[in-house]
Parts: sequence; C-alpha cells; structure tokens
Amino acid sequence: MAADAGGRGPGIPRVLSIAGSDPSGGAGIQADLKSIAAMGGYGMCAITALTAQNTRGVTAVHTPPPEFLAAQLEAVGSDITVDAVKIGMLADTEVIRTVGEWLARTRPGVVVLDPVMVATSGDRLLAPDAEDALRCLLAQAHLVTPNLPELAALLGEPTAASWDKALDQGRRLSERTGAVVLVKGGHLEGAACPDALVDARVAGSGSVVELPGTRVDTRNTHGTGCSLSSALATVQARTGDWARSLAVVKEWLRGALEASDELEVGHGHGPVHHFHHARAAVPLAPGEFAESLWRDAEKVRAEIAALPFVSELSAGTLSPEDFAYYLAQDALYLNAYSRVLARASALAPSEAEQAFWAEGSRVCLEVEAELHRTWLAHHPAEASQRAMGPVTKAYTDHLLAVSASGSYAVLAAAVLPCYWIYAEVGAALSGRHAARADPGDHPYGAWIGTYADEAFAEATRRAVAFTDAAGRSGSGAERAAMREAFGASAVYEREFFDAPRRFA
Ligand SMILES: Nc1ncnc2c1ncn2[C@@H]1O[C@H](COP(=O)(O)OP(=O)(O)O)[C@@H](O)[C@H]1O
Ligand SMILES: Cc1ncc(COP(=O)(O)O)c(N)n1
Repeated sequence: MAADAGGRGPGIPRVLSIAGSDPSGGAGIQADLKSIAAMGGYGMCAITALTAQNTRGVTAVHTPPPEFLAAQLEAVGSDITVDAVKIGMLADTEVIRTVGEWLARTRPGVVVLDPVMVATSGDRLLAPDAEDALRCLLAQAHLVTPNLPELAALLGEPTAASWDKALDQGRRLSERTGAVVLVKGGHLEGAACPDALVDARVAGSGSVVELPGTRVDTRNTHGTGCSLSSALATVQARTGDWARSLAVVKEWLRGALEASDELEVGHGHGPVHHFHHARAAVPLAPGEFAESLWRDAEKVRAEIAALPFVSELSAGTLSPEDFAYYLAQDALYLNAYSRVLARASALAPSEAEQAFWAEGSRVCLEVEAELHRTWLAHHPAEASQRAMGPVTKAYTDHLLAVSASGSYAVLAAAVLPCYWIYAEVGAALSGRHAARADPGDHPYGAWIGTYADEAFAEATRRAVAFTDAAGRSGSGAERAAMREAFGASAVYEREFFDAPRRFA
C-alpha cells in the first residue's frame, strides 16, 4: 500500500481487529480489544477463527466459513468509520482472500498486519499452504510486525542469528512489500530487547528507526505481538507518526510485562497486564491491599515463628552471645532504618503521613540510644565492635535502594514488615511470657516485656493503613513494585532473626 498512514488527531480512534479468538484472554482479539482500550481507542473485532487455547498451548482451531467473516466485515464497514485496522491470525487461504478483498475495497487509513504463524507455545496458527497468500497480503498493509521466526519464514530464509541480520531481513521484506516493517527483538537471546522500524522507501540512514529496550525477566509473553500491533494501530491513528507511536507503545508494553505477575493467570506463558497503568473502576476496599500483602508473606511469617531464635528467646535458653549479637545488629539497623523513615516522611503525600514517618524516624534513634544505655552497656565488646553483619547490611541496603527509587508507595511497603512482622513476633513472645507460671525468673523477661508496647502496636496499625491507602490509589505497576518490596523486606526480617545463629 503506497500512501503514508495519516493520523486522526485527538478524537477517539475506532479500531477494528481482524483476528482469531483466544478464550484465555491473553492473545488474539481479546488482547487486541484490551490493548486498543488501553491506548484510548474504541475497539471492534471481526473474528477469523476460534481457537481453544490457554497459556500452555492451542488444543483446537475452528475456522468458520469465510462468508461469515465477510458478513462481519460488511456489517462493521457499512455503518462505522474505521480509523485503523489490525490484522492478526488468518488461519487459511480463504480467510486471507476474504480480508484482502475487503481491504482493497475499503482502503482503511491505517493497516497494521501481524503475520501470525506460530503461537508463543509453538502451535501453528496458519495453514502451511497459506504462507504464499499471506506474503501477497503484506503489500496491502502500512506496517508489518513479524517476530524473528516469522520474518525469516516470510523471506524463506533461516531465522536471523543476530540483530544486524534481522534488520537486513527487515529491509528486504520492506523492499518486497512496500510496507514499513517492524523488526522485533522479543526472540533475541540476551538482556537487550530492541525494536526497529525499517522503511525501504526511505533512502540512507533514515530507513531504520531503532528503539532500544531492555528485556523484562518474565515468561509471561503470551500475546505480546498481538498487543503490540493493535496498540500501534490505535496510537498511529492518533499521531500519524510510526516512530512516536512505537515509543509510546513500547513503554506501555514494558510496564504490562513488568506487572504481568499480578494477574496470576495460568501455568504456562501468562498474559501481560494491559491495564497496569490504570486504576480499576471498582476501587479496592480499605484494608484489602494490605491484607493481600500480609497473605503473600504467610509462608515467611510461619518460617519466622519456627526459628530457633524465637523459641530459644521465649524459653530463655538463647545463648548470651546470640542475644548480644542480635541487640548490637538491632542498634545498627535502627540507625539506618531511621534515615529511611525520614525519607518516607520527605516523600509523603499528606501532612499526617509526613508527621507519622518523621515521628517513627525520631523514635528509632531514641530506641537505639536506649539500647546502648541499657542492654548493650552490659555487652561492651559487642557494642564497641559496631560492624554491620551481612544480613543487617543487605537489609538496610535494600531499604536505602528503595528509598532512592523515589516512590513513596514502594518505600512504605518496604518499611512495613519491620513494623508489622516485628509486632506479630513480639505479640506472640509477650503473650507466651505473660502466661508463664513464674515470668519473673526469666533471663530475657525484661526484653520480652518491651514487645508489649501499646504505642508500637498503634504505630503499626497506622503504618499498615497508610501503606494500604498508597497501594489502593496506585497503578497496577506500582502495586506490583510494592508487593516485591514488601516481600523482600519480609524475607530480610526472617534472615535478621536467624542471623545470630549463623553469624554471632
Ligand atoms: N521479555 C521481554 N521484555 C521486554 N519486551 C519484550 C519481551 N518479550 C517481548 N517483548 C517485546 O514485545 C513485542 C513483541 O515481540 P516478540 O516477542 O518478538 O513478538 P511475538 O509476540 O509476535 O512473538 C516487541 O516489542 C518486543 O520487543
Ligand atoms: C488467536 C491467537 N492469535 C495470535 C496468537 C499469537 O500470540 P503472540 O502474540 O503471543 O504471538 C495466539 N496465540 N492466538
């Protein structure tokens, strides 16, 4: 197709996906409709084929008669202005012919063709004898988005082993078809995941516009190609500029890959989180997000309760060396933790939160000084060494790294386990201690008594509520980062209680 695809301007683009159905919702028309909506478009679809598939693979394909596809296209096109078309799974030669005839007749302003041949799972989605017909159809698209194996198959060559070879193949496919070719790096080995727009009609160095990218470490790549191509069609209808559209879509897709674990869909290659950037129309109830963090940490919390340090402290059999090590590390930890809480105060979105974390920061220094005045005064050797143990160092490094990231919500999630898990351990220890027949005669009785501090319990409740509120008002991507930060800190809590046994 010769002319450059133009933009519609700021209106809502009406985008038609002509593609197959994926009942598991991660690829095909289901991914397309989500992606179109995520990019601010109005999505429509004409279904070429029905697949029975999930995140593990395709078990069956049913292709309705081509007349029925033609009827769908006619119904949409005769009533609605179509600003952009995305074409995905085409199943067989008859389907390709039907789509080709409709395109030739209607000549939509933006046509993005994703030459789907094989699913992420390795299953075929195009009949082998339909490849020639697909090659011919490419000339009716403005942009073609093959992955590396598809690019090679369309040229009848082996899959490119390097990015340069892939760009060369892209240039030749662009020459043959007259379409711009998006060469995608998803199937490359290594940490880089670039994409490039290759346009053989442009002379010289302007023929390749490359967008670098880093690979997101996930196996949830089901439907990335579908999502990318339909999102591109939508944004292109707005901007009329492929390079600008690709920059917007690539950034969005990276976020969708990063937040994909939040979905917890299937056991194979899971889908991406198309709406990671948006808030759900049904908001989370107060407490709901914090409860989910707490549930996620259930296993680590059970492991902490079962640690020898906890049972020995409770029974009074903990060695004085282990106890002294723990206290000295606690003092070092509190000093660093105080600085991190001060950073949470600096980032806080409200005065109430600002004051809360600042007070927490101050109290940490007070408790640290108190440790030196009382407990550590009895263990001058431990106190004077003052070297951070490996766990204390790793835990505080993690907190400092999160505090440098600049997200208040993620920092709140990272500091929360030190309140919440410590309060839970403390409540169990002091409850058991109070139930003892003779609590006065216990070497760590006075220390265990400090756990029953109502002011700390109240501070914990407020820290939970503030973190919950930050999670509820954040985006999906932010909540995913909060989960990761909370989970990491919970693991460091476990390691901190276990450190005396290993390093004292
Ligand atoms: N792990 C990943 N991290 C970041 N981007 C990825 C990853 N996997 C795929 N992509 C991007 O997703 C898009 C689809 O790429 P690709 O996987 O090559 O296509 P397909 O889904 O058709 O096989 C491209 O923009 C690619 O750069
Ligand atoms: C109906 C349908 N269409 C396309 C794909 C390819 O998916 P991917 O984007 O992972 O290559 C698929 N698995 N199912």
